[in-house]
Amino acid sequence: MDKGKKVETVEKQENSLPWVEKYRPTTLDEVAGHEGVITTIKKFVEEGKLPHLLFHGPPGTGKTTTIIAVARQIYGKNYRNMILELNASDERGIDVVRDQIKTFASTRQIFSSGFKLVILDEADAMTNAAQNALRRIIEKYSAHTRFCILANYTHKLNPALLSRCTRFRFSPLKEDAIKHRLAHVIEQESVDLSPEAFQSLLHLSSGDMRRALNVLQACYASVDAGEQISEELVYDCVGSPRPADIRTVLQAVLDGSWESALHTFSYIKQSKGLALADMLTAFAVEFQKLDLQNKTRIALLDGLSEIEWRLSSGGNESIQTSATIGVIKQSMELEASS
Ligand SMILES: Nc1ncnc2c1ncn2[C@@H]1O[C@H](COP(=O)(O)OP(=O)(O)OP(=O)(O)O)[C@@H](O)[C@H]1O
Repeated sequence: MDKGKKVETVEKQENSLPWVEKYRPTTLDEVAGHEGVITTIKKFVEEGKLPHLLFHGPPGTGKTTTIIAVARQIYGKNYRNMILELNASDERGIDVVRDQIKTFASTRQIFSSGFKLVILDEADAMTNAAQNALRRIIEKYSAHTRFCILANYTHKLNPALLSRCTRFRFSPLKEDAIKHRLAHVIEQESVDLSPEAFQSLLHLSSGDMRRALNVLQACYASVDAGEQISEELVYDCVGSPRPADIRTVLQAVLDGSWESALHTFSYIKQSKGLALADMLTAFAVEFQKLDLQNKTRIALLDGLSEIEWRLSSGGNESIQTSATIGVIKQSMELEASS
């Protein structure tokens, strides 16, 4: 293949990549946020003293990205040969995981005398017995292998396994960190996004960079060339109720009769295709902004949580919609009574 054609093919492949992959940082310096964590990990890498690692925290915060960046820094462009990525919750069981690690750890590398890296994703989904087996595997292969365990929740991990790793928490990313990275992607992809849409995207991502990038790409795909992405479109892509709609429903519940409140509530819910569970979360956010007495807040949150629980246990949507009106009206009566 001539050089021109090769470049063209690579460009085409890059263009068809999801943005989360296209813009996945390749170096530790590019990882947004987590400054303290990254500084410590850099030190380990520079000193050549990488311990077994445990990265934990919510999805889309950079756990996988960071360990792959570490591998790139240690092993260079052939890093793929030196790492083994496994899903620890592999349904075929710990024996399959053990066999893969055994084969990987026992094949010597011609070009490198250092350790190899095993990345175990979703370790928190493993059974206790599998975690115990993993603990023994880590011990057995420690001489030439380092393990990096990735998990969302540490409370599901066995203490004996935890104690063998140096732990790093990947917290939800701060809005500033996401803002910076998104601005870079927006510029690279020439996305036209209104300032309100940008602000809503930051807010709705809740610290999850994967979510932010996926929503941005979905919005970009759904507008015509030259059209600006609006705040409404961002809310639609996320499937979250828009603050204006939530305020309309609240106003109707607070001001109107039961019938008119139910009518407005049901109309907005159906016409915008909203789930009651998402509306409950949005109500709670709106109420947070109001100056209410503590007892009113407690009554509201108690009532909304109860409805949320009923919904998740299979409660009927329309009965729970009316119940929501009841909770809000009753709480406001409580507020007015003193
Ligand atoms: N801190 C970050 N800096 C820059 N990009 C990030 C960061 N965190 C996540 N991303 C982006 O989001 C994508 C997903 O991140 P990653 O796979 O590292 O998440 P994770 O924390 O391992 O999530 P999960 O727990 O779901 O496996 C990456 O490809 C990258 O584009």
